[in-house]
Amino acid sequence: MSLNQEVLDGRLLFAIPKKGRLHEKCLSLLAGADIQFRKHDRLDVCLVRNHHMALVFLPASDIPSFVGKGNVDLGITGHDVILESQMQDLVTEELRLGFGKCALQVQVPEVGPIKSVDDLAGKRVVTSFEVLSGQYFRELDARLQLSGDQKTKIEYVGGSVEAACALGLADGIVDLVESGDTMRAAGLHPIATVLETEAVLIRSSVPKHPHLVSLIEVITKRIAGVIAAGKYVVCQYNIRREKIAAATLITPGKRAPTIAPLEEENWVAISSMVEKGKIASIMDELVKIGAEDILVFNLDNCRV
Ligand SMILES: Nc1ncnc2c1ncn2[C@@H]1O[C@H](COP(=O)(O)OP(=O)(O)OP(=O)(O)O)[C@@H](O)[C@H]1O
Ligand SMILES: O=P(O)(O)OC[C@H]1O[C@H](OP(=O)(O)OP(=O)(O)O)[C@H](O)[C@@H]1O
Repeated sequence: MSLNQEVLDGRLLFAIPKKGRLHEKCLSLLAGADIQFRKHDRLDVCLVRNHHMALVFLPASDIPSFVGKGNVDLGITGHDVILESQMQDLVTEELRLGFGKCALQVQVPEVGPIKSVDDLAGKRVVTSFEVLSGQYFRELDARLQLSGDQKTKIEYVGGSVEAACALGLADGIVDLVESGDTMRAAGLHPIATVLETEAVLIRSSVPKHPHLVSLIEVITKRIAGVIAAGKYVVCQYNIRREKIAAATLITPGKRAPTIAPLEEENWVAISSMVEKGKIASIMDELVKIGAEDILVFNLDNCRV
């Protein structure tokens, strides 16, 4: 069947970054939420088999405006991209997704006369984020009372921003930094952070298709479940009954720990959800109060 408007009619449209840093993570998220599809190489739209839904693969930077204008109902993109495309009033950020984390930073050559943003003010800045950089340097120029030709000059480039200083195009740049490898390889260092960002699930603030609201909720809850499952582990251990109060303080769980008696008198088994990042120190604490047979399980999915 070829794709046309009739086939898509009435389906929930969900925009996914078609390439770049967010693409693979989004595919894992869709798999975790059991959203089944087969994408044809040449097509950026594909039908979802098990929901009345279609996926639309778009550049991350276009997704806020597609969602904001109601052409698609849901989308995943970076928080930075929403602000850069000035769509924050037209889209609602439903969920932070915990990946695509990085910072938009002002960077200058490590070796050189510019040591702070005040030194950079009034000079040439190259970036792919001209809106966010424009706002940032407008405020800086105003604070330093720079006017007319004295103001910072912002120039847009579509990529390879980090090369601009070495090429003599700029005195500083504004670009995304995650590990810092790209920045250091270009001989740059950060002097200010404009914005911290991560991937977010967004929907239109004014939904165009009211009949899809309940499906949007189902999909949002499923994705929230996959994200929560990635943040938590289940910790299970055996401990003497008189230590239950101390153990509950260490592993209080989401609502309360599950406590079951063991066949051995005065011993219980406790299981509890624990934040993944805290599990090592929690296990240390449990050992200190006499916990034994501590087991930790990853979660594939959950609803909390
Ligand atoms: N190094 C990074 N680490 C984490 N997240 C990042 C990184 N770079 C970009 N992102 C996030 O991913 C979004 C899309 O950036 P990316 O550069 O992957 O997209 P793109 O421009 O569509 O792809 P490409 O650069 O391949 O053309 C960014 O707006 C940001 O939210
Ligand atoms: O701090 P790091 O971990 O080095 O990441 C930062 C780099 O990642 C992004 O580019 P990406 O590699 O996605 O390619 P692009 O320049 O083509 O967008 C961003 O534009 C930086 O160049």
